[in-house]
Amino acid sequence: MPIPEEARHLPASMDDAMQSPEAAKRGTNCFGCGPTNPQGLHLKFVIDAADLTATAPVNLTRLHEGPPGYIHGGIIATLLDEAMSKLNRPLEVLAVTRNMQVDYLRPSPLNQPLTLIGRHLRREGRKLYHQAELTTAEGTILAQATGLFLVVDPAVLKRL
Ligand SMILES: CCCCCCCCCC(=O)SCCNC(=O)CCNC(=O)[C@H](O)C(C)(C)COP(=O)(O)OP(=O)(O)OC[C@H]1O[C@@H](n2cnc3c(N)ncnc32)[C@H](O)[C@@H]1OP(=O)(O)O
Repeated sequence: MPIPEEARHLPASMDDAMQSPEAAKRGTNCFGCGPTNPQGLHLKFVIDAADLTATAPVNLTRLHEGPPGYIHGGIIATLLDEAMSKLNRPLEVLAVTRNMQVDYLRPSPLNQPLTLIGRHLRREGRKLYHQAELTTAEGTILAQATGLFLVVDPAVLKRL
């Protein structure tokens, strides 16, 4: 399966490196956004390259339950991490999470349409500072994170 746009974490300049069948197979297996991962979250992001945001609808079920009726906190962290990682592509970099801090403001309900958004804040050399939020459909913030992502040499992909 070719890698769909919503499952790409790499800058467009690296698309050629993902052409082989093996690379495409691995590129569709991400737990957050990979369409072929049977246990994945199958998030589908829309990237705004002008505003440097990545937005996805979220509606999870009891498979991802923590407190009864609510999303598990580790899954919430995954959602926020994934939203920030999606900024690689509009920023034209290969970067990975080095550090993130999560604030769980309110319980995040299962079986309700929620919105996940990642935003780029600033760049200092290799350091990318991002932010992400999980909100209700009405815009109430349920959880938020700030993240430090570090730009890595594209050669690391060969070692993965
Ligand atoms: C392959 C792409 C696909 C992307 C998929 C995305 C999936 C979703 C996103 C993820 O979850 S990625 C997976 C989780 N992340 C990792 O597994 C990363 C594991 N960590 C590493 O591989 C290395 O730590 C890393 C490549 C990130 C950095 O190692 P380096 O040796 O290149 O950097 P170094 O430790 O020297 O730090 C670089 C700079 O950052 C600074 N720094 C590091 N940690 C910091 C911190 N916590 N706060 C502030 N600054 C920090 C550090 O001081 C230094 O500053 P200076 O350059 O100014 O000296």
